Formats: sequence, C-alpha cells, structure tokens
Amino acid sequence: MIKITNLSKFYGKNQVLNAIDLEFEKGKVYGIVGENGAGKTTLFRCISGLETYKGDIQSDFKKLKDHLGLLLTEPFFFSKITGKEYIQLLANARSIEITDMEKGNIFDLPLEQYASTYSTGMKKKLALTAILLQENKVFILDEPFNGVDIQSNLIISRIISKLKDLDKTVIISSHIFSTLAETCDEIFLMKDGEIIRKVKQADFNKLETEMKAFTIGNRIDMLDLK
Ligand SMILES: Nc1ncnc2c1ncn2[C@@H]1O[C@H](COP(=O)(O)OP(=O)(O)OP(=O)(O)O)[C@@H](O)[C@H]1O
Repeated sequence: MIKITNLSKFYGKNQVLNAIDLEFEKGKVYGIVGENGAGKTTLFRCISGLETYKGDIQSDFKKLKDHLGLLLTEPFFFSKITGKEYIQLLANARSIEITDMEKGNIFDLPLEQYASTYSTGMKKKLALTAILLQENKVFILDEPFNGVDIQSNLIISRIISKLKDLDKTVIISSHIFSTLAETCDEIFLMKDGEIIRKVKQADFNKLETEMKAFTIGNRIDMLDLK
C-alpha cells in the first residue's frame, strides 16, 4: 500500500500540486487523467523520489524507490549504451542476474543497437522492458500507450493485467480514456494540481460523459474556423 497525505509541490512560487490525498493498494491498477499541465508527471516524480515535496508518502516498503519502476513519457538514454546494456544496468541496480535476455525481450527489440538510436516507440518499449525485468512491486507508467504501435499497445495492456494478477501496484496516466477504462480499477481525475474526482469502475462511463461535456461545452463555441 502507498498512502499519500497532503502532498503539495511548488516550482518556485508556482504551486503545481495541492494537498493531494491518495491511496494505492496491492493488486490494483489505477489511472490518472487530467488535462495537459494538471500535474500528473509531477505527482509521479514525487512518488518516485525524484522531487522534493511537502506532505507525506508512506508505503509498506523500507525504501519505496527500491521497489518502484517508473516509465517516463520520453525515456532518455545515454549514447553508446546498447539496449542490452541498458537492461543489464537496471537489473544490476536490483542485484538481478538476467540469464536469458532474449526471453525477456518481449517487444523483440534490436538489443545490440545503441538505445539512443531507437525510435520514440522503441525507446519506450526498452524502458518498459527494463523496469519489468527489475521485478519491481510498484509500476508507475506515464502515458505507456502513447507513441507505441497497436500490437505493442495490446502487449502492454496484457502486461498490466498480468502485473495485477501478480499482486503488483500499477499506476498509469493516459489521455485515452477508453484504454484506462478497460485497464483500471479506479481512476483519479486531476485538475490544476488537485485530485477532483476519485471514480470506481462502476462509474467510469459517467466520468467519461462528464469529461467530454465539460471540454466540448467550454471550447467549441470559441472556434471560428473559416
Ligand atoms: N521542472 C519544472 N520546473 C517548473 N515548472 C514545472 C516543471 N515541471 C513541470 N512544471 C509545471 O508543473 C505543471 C504540471 O506539469 P506536469 O508535467 O506534471 O503536468 P502533466 O499533467 O503531466 O501534463 P501532460 O499531460 O502535458 O504530460 C505545469 O504547469 C508545468 O509547467
């Protein structure tokens, strides 16, 4: 279990997270939706220990970040590191020995190639493969479906279901509501750094309708297309 209490984050004078209270349980998949700039990535970075913050993040683990795999929206790789070396590097950080690299190569990536020369989607798939092979207990996936081909998206959906079955905690952000609705047990709606709705599976349809009405209702009249 991860319990976030009264979490706030400022960049200078700009408050980007405001008094967030959230709980994430084992064996559950959570979705975070919200417009661009709502604070999803910042929240993920705080949970992952990459940012300082005000408030409290408690977990069942002595050090949460030793059990957490974070997939960034745009993973970064140093030059002259092959896909294989990158996977090995992350495995070493958890003292895990990978005996059969090809078996773990779920997306069939060219692992002998430098990771920095991969395409956008390939980079995302490599970063995901590496955190999966780390045998983490908690996975935070920032827009995992974005920029990845259809077949790989299906694989990612299957992986998320499998992680749930393995009693892991999975937290995903996505702008594709239908994908989240198919995958998640609970969805949190963020706006301006706050969690404004916590919605269980039974009410996903209602949330989607509300979100669409809000967006279209406010914006469409402003369009003056010629
Ligand atoms: N390093 C930073 N320094 C200053 N401000 C930042 C920094 N990182 C993010 N922000 C600001 O924090 C706010 C939240 O950004 P964040 O990236 O968390 O949003 P998001 O919900 O993930 O957006 P998106 O859907 O576009 O990925 C934005 O106003 C952004 O400009």
